[in-house]
Amino acid sequence: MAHTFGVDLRGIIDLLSHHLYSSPRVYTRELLQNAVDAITARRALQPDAPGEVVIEPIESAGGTLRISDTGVGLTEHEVHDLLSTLGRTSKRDDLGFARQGFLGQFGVGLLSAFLVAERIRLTSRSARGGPAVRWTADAAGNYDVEVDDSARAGVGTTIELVPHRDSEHWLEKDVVRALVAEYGELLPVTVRVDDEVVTRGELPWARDALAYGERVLGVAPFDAIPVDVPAVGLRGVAYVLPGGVHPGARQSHRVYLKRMLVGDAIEGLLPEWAYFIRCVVDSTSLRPTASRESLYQDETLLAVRDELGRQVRDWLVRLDATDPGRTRALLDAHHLGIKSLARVDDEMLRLVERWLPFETTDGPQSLRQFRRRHGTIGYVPDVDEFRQLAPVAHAQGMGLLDAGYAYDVEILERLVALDGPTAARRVAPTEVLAALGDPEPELERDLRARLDQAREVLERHDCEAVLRDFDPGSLPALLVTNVEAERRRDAQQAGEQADPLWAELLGSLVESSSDAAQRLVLNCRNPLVRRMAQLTDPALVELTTESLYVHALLQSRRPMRPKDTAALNRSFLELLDRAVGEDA
Ligand SMILES: Nc1ncnc2c1ncn2[C@@H]1O[C@H](COP(=O)(O)OP(=O)(O)OP(=O)(O)O)[C@@H](O)[C@H]1O
Repeated sequence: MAHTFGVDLRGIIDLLSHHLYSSPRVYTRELLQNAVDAITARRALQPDAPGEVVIEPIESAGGTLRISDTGVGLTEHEVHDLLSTLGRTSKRDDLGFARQGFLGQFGVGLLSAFLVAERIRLTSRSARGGPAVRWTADAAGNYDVEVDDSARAGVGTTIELVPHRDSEHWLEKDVVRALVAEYGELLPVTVRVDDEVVTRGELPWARDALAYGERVLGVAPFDAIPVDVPAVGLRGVAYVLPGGVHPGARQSHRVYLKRMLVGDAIEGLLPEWAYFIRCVVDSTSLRPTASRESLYQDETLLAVRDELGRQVRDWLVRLDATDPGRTRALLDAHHLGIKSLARVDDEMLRLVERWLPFETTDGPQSLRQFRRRHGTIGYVPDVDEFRQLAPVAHAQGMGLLDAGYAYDVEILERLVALDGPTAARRVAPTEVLAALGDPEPELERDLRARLDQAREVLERHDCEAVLRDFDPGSLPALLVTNVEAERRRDAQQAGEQADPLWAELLGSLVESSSDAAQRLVLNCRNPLVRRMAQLTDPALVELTTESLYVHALLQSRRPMRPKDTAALNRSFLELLDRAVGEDA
């Protein structure tokens, strides 16, 4: 024998209030939505019918809230069928698809009134004829239907909420007015709270998009880009934020569906790179989730995201063509998002190439300027390494560009893919070192002898000393990571696990040069280094070597490990001690 499910209404209300809706405040939205939908339905039957919603909040303790509409109303049969069956709705067609033009679709919204009310009373007269009806329901799931033609005269519906004792504040005027304005300000029917009209009739961004943007963002936007996606009836504005937004900040857009607010922190409407854009849009056919507090993530939303991204990008290209000053200002504020886009979008790449300043040995330069000057962009993919090498490279007349920030290398690689291998190339520190001159043989011999005495210090810091002669002479030493040694170490590790033939091959590579992790390149042009060649006291040689190492390490801006800090303290204090001792 077939049975029908029973429903425990209290359980469902608990589910709605704790798991579906984020706050009881949504009851205003759901009731407004039903009233607007009822007016839409009535206008389909009677195009000239009046369309107005009036909300009368609680006036004093023990009072009720009433919301009345001039909508299509309900017959007695509809009251039984639609109001008293969970999930039943008049807003879907026979195949179960949401009907165009209606806000509601799930058949649960009215229950949200139980988030704040212990009893709901509804009186209605249908535009289709028949007597007026009265329906009363409580949160326990009991309801009553009464045909009473004197209950109301005009076509439409009034819903009255009798609040829970602890929910009265949700029904009071100040709260109700604020909520109705927030959700329903843009609705296409007149909505009043008592005598005050809350709706505006026009889209507020249509008249002065920048002023509206400043109001909703709390800061004057850099620009307002009109956006339009006809396939989903979407119109609105994409605001370019003026700066100071973190790329990791959550995107949050203000979204209206059929002019009812879904939320002002809606995510996923734009591609991630557009983190500096905030949209305010209204759409007729994007889908809300059941809570109506976010958008349903589907193919349509993905397509809208791509399209909005495209419209923002086109605006960027136009800006680039018409207003270089503002393009530069924009890049200043949002270079990360634009750089991220430039990796995959050639026009953005050209924009970055033309306008974005990079750190270079010639000062801040755009890729294009730097390329014009040096032919090929020689770049170092690490900020610290760049800062170490830059003064040396500059003194030798060698151009270097700092490509150590997010997306830099990918952008340069993309440039090579488009313009050929001469566009840019990575420069290894050894290449800069190879360009440096050899020291005078006599000086080299003397210094080698001194450095032999300091072998222990160098080993302690996993360091190999290299002697060169270069500008600027004021720089005594340079510390560079021994990239080849790192590679060899990897090869050695691989060799330990590889088959014998392969291990032998790798082994021959490993043996070929020093394995120290770092190179301390001493500048034989520097007076201090030159004087070091003459030292006779081995302890002073050690102290000088360690001090030069620590100084070079500080210059390289690499993080100090505990043993580095210990070396810094030791060398500084010993030098001080010697200096004071000499004077005393
Ligand atoms: N003010 C009203 N005037 C006329 N009919 C109404 C009114 N309020 C509710 N109804 C009827 O009750 C039905 C159920 O309403 P309910 O709010 O629970 O769901 P819904 O609006 O259909 O969908 P959703 O859950 O998405 O809001 C509606 O489909 C509508 O037919």
